Amino acid sequence: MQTQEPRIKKHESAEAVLDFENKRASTQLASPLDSRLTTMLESISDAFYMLDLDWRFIYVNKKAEYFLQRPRTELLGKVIWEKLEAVAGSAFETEYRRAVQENCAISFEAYYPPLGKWVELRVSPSAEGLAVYFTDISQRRHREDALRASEERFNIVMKATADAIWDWNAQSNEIWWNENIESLSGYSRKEIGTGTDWWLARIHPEDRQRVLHRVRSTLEGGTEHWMDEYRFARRDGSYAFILDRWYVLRDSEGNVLRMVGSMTDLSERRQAEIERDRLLKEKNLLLESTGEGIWGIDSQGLCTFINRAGAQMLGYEVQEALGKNMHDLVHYRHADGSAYPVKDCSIFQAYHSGKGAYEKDELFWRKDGTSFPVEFSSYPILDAGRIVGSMVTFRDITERKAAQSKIQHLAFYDSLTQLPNRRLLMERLSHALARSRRDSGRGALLFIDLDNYKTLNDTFGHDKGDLLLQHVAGRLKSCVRSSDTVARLGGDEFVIILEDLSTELAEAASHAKLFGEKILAALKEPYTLGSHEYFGGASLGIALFEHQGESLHEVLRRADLAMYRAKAEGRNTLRFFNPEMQAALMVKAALEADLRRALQEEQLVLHYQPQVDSAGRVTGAETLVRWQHPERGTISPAEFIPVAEATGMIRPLGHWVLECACRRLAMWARNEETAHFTLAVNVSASQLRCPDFVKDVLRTLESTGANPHRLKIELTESLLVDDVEGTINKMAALKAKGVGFSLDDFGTGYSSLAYLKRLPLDQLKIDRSFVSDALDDHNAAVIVNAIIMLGRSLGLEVIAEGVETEAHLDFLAQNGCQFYQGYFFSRPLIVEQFEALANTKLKESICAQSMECL
Ligand SMILES: Nc1nc2c(ncn2[C@@H]2O[C@@H]3COP(=O)(O)O[C@H]4[C@@H](O)[C@H](n5cnc6c(=O)[nH]c(N)nc65)O[C@@H]4COP(=O)(O)O[C@H]3[C@H]2O)c(=O)[nH]1
Repeated sequence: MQTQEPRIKKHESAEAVLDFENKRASTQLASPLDSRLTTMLESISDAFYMLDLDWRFIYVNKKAEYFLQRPRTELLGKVIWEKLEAVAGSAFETEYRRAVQENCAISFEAYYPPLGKWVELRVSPSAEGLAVYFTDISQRRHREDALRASEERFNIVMKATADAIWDWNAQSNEIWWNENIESLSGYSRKEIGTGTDWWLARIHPEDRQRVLHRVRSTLEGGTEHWMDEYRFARRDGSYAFILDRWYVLRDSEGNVLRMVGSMTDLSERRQAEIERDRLLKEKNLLLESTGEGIWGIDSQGLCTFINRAGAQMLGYEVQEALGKNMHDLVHYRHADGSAYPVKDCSIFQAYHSGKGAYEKDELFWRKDGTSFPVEFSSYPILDAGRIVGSMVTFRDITERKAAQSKIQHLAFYDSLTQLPNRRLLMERLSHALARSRRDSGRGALLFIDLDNYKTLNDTFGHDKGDLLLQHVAGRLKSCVRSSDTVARLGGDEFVIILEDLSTELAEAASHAKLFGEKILAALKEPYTLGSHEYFGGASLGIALFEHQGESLHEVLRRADLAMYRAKAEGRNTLRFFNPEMQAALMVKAALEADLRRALQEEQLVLHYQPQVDSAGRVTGAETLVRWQHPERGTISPAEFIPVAEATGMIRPLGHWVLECACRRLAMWARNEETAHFTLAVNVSASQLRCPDFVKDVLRTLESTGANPHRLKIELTESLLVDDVEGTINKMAALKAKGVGFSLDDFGTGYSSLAYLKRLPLDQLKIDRSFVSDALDDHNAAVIVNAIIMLGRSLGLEVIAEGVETEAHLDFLAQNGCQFYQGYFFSRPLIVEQFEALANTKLKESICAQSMECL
């Protein structure tokens, strides 16, 4: 760097300056005496001039002419300040004047602008004036500036770099370190010293030999540059990852003078690399270990990665898929074969909208052209906020779909016959009704119930029963069009929906009838059930769609009603629903509503029908409920009990009856004349099925104080069909407390003797149909006799109901029957009448004569 400021050195001794004082050279320069001096001054490499005391040039040598860029002729005799403007007023003038004032030689360096050079001046005052020597020192100054600049640069680099710089001197075998080695290693430079051992000892043992080998081969091999990475121990015991780059300096003969290097701490970068490698490994592990397919696409839709599972599912090798347009490869077609344009593809949309997309059921196409259902999600891939592609994860849902359709099948189809079940039937019926209303086309609902199915089940077992249902399902399906629905409602009930029979009612009815007859004929054909040949039949009810806004439940109920009519009117026949049935239906519905009110408003009363023994004594009564309807008068239980059973009202009703009976027993117990009376209470199947039945009976007995031994529960045989074990358990629990049981309507059901033996019964009750027929029908007489014998052999009482005449009584008595009930003795009575009758009548009354003959 150049400076305009002179650098001044004072020469107290004048040896370095020619002694002009002594020689008075200035005055004599022009004289020939000093020609030798002049010659010398002319030949020296320094520029020289002399000034007199008035600052006029008195001598100028050749070199000075060049420097001052003036011929001496122009200068001699002229005042320096006037001739050399660059000198006047400058540092030169200042120093010249000072030298003269202080009378001492001064040496200084100054920049001389006209020449653009640095000069070193030595000025020496004398009595005659001032001698001035000056030399061009520009080159030296430049070298010095360059060196200074280089040093500054070096210092700056040293400061700027985080690297630890080292310089090994081959001669002294010493290392110089810059200060960064302290932060890199954690050691102070004092601790580090200048030896090479410290550095070598810090290199990780696993890296040390390799590094040494490299260093040696660099030194010996003549290469100048080398680099290596190694682990370098820090003071705290951890290792820094170092990149060491070194440079070898040699002399002209190739001998190593020194080696300079820089150690860059790569720890953070290496740590980041290690972390990145770890993440990469984890990512790969994740991609490869998952069962899901995963692929990524770039902004062109080209595959940038795909995991093995994904490629496998699609039937490709990973390499095959990479770089391919994934939509074109696997997502190009819909299930129906039509093209799937990429613009509709949600993966493509996810890329464009930047939002994730999810499809729960689409198709991907394999390499071999087959397809499979998939569920997939697509997410945009962002790079610095910019969408650069999207990632797709997908899974094959073939199995899930199969399971779903299986569940659906189970939910909507009957597992035994594979026919639609009630739920699907209702759905189809609702659609059929809507269609029929819309198109004015008439359809029909056929309700089919197999005849004697329970008998078959009881006789041949449930497996044969199931087989029959499967045969029936097959026959029904073979009779209908594919557009018609055949469903199994449950048990032995089947339903068929016939659509589009005709727009005309009469024609639709005629078609339905023909169709119904065809069904009945098909079902009448013999069945082969294992080794048995079975002849069955069915009752069939038909309800036409009336277009009067009827609900599906109503249509179903109508067909059901018609089927019951068919069953009642001879079985193996068909009946259409008609308005009378409708009226009956409405009466039933009204009854249902009324019965609810009857329970609340205490319109029910209990009647008592006496039961007598063979001696004509009243032993007790059967309680029979009556409904005193405010408008319709007394309604028979035969009419409202089925309604109560169908609607669940039988439970509160049954409880009411039981409580009345128990209260009556408790009252009778207080009177000697009535204390021995028993009361038989009818209990229906749905009452007994109630889990709280036993608890309810016991609680009622306890709350009323009735003697359990005086209570007799009448069950019907049909009750046993459903749940024999459950019934037996409940009976046993009550029996243990003393409650008695009578089996009602015996002979009409299908009880097997095996069950009968296991039931904790006290009494069999001969159904009144046998009693009334016994006198005219030999079979009925045989049955009555058999029941009495059976009862005896099982140790049970036998009571006959429906004893209407003396002849009945005679017949029963002759066959050994012990107890009776019937109009012959008394109709069911209100309690006061019963009590009056029980106390008086049977001792001397109408049956007295009859009794005589017993
Ligand atoms: N033809 C004829 N009939 C006779 C004769 N003696 C009695 N009866 C009638 O036969 C039925 C006998 O009752 P059931 O078989 O238990 O049949 C009963 C019973 O199953 C049911 N029932 C009556 N009360 C109740 C009750 O409180 N609870 C339950 N669950 N059912 C009841 O209603 C059915 C009908 O009861 P009811 O109409 O009272 O009809 C009674 C009775 O009035 C006779 O000599 N000739």
